[in-house]
Amino acid sequence: MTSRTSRSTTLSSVNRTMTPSSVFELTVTLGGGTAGLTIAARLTEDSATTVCVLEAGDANLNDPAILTPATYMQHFGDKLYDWNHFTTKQKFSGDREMHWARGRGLGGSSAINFMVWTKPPAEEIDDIERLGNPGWNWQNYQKYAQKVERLIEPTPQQKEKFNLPEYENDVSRDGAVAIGFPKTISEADVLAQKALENAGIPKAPRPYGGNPNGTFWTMNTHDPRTPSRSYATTAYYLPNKDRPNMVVFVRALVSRVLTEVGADGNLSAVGAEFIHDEKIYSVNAIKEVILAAGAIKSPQVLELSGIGQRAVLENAGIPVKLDLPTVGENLQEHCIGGFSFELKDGVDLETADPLRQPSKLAEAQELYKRGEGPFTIGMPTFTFVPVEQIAPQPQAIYEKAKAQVERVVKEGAAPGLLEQWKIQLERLEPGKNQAGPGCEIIFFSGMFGPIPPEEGKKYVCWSPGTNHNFSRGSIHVTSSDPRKEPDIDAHYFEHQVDLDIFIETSKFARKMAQMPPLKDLIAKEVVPGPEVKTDEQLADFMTKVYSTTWHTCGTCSMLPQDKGGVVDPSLKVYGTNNLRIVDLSILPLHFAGHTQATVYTFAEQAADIIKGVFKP
Ligand SMILES: Cc1cc2nc3c(=O)[nH]c(=O)nc-3n(C[C@H](O)[C@H](O)[C@H](O)COP(=O)(O)OP(=O)(O)OC[C@H]3O[C@@H](n4cnc5c(N)ncnc54)[C@H](O)[C@@H]3O)c2cc1C
Repeated sequence: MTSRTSRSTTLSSVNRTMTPSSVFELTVTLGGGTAGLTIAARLTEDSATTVCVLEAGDANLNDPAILTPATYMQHFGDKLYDWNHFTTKQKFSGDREMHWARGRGLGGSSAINFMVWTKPPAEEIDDIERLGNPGWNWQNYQKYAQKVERLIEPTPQQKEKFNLPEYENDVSRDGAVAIGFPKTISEADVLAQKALENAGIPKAPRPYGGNPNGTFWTMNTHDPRTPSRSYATTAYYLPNKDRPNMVVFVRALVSRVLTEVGADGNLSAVGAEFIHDEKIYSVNAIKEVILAAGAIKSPQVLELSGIGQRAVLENAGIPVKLDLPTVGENLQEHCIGGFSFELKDGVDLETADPLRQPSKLAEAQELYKRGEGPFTIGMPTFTFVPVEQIAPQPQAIYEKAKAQVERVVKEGAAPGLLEQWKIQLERLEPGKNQAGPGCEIIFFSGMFGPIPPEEGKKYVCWSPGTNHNFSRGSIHVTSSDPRKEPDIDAHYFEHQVDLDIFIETSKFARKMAQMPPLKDLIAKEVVPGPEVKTDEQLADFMTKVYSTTWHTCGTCSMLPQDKGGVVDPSLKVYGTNNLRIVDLSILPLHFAGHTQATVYTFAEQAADIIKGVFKP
């Protein structure tokens, strides 16, 4: 390790103190987040492999702001926890610049996420293999999920009261991340699930076994007995922190991967450069470098390293080492909105509203010390349905999507996009068995949205979400300065059909408030309110208030190179010998589901690939 500005500096890692003369024989993992810590923990199981993790944020160990469940959105804008990204002006959403939170610090986004545990439909993971990635299929997904999931059994009282299902064969008890049903499931969620049933939504047959189509009691990433968050730091770092072959540096902002041209003409990664306390350091990698900075920052670090689209690099004043035009492209998003309803006075349902009312917060904190109260209410009611289940004219939506794809392809779509869109059209086509459950309805017992709840009132919220959007965005650097944010352009609703599907999902979510038995407890809709009536008004409302679901993927897609790929199925960046990417950026086509389970699972599979023990 060398410090360019001060050779006498001693740099303390979280678990070791290293001097500038320390020598590593190692693999370097750039980013100590969800995937980064998973990889580091698995690779260092072999004592002959030394791994150095470089994380830009702080360690934030034993931090109640992270460990306490139900701290939804409280980290947003705080640089200790959140990168606080903003998109560029979104042309099809009234030029909104949208806030994109991302975990900064050990554990990455798993430290600040909403702890929802869902797994995608089996066919949608198999689609990744269909796109040209042997071994990336549902069978392996479930195999590696076994190493991730550690189910904490619900209590017999919980099972009886809520008729909680058994997931005997689909969820493991032996993995690293504690998952379980929330300690407190509000009676509001019980009523919401009945309302969904009354609206004709089936129970999902195997929500954790490849068929989440329908509604189901959803687990969260926490130990409900304590109750406290389980995330990459507690699951993968802390149990292994004393391994002499794992070194973790925090406040280490990676500025670039160091490369040399190998004898075969490919680039070889030989280390990484990072900034710590305003000083520039570099660390050598003898085996390989693994980029795990997440879907926003991994393409940025690649471009800062001279790997990316020539024009982008030249505009930013970065010398081109490898012209790889697809870096930062194929960005895909999930969108979410929210309808909030005030409950009638005197309705005695537990909601999370006190957490947003300053006068009630101290009381909630006291209750939490006893393992009770609103901090222990989780998010257990999720529903995934295909468009045809909720839209009155699904065929018209399908035809419109098809026509749109044909038009864009004729005009010249990026290589490989047609293959992705064909799969998306299959998922959308009505009457087909494989109809993908791309529309999501989330129930939340509490006000969930921009306006604070009124003191003393209680609320529930129905949120629509879309998971199979056709629009594609990009992330690119505009400067060679690693401290400058890249341009994030999601191209939200560039494909009109994305908005059409969102509107239909919204109408369905809103209608849920009229379903018994929950309906009888609702006083009125407060967001957006009854004045928003027509489709046009609804579209106007949704484009003003919708949010990212923080599931951005695809910016370093795993695909054949001529189909838009940045990494191959062994996760190596094309044109390099030993630079891999392991994080959500590699997911080439989005699915119906939240993403953390997939990031952990993919990282487990990646670890076996890197160890050389993976069998497709
Ligand atoms: C607010 C929020 C709520 C969410 N809710 C849920 C949910 O309820 N359920 C669910 O399944 N998913 C949820 N997600 C998504 C899920 O958490 C992420 O998809 C997943 O954690 C991403 O893992 P990753 O390894 O790709 O990136 P991350 O976990 O974000 O890790 C990237 C790491 O790299 C570090 N880094 C970045 N740049 C650099 C650099 N230049 N140098 C050094 N380090 C760097 C970051 O600080 C971070 O620690 C949520 C995400 C957010 C942000």
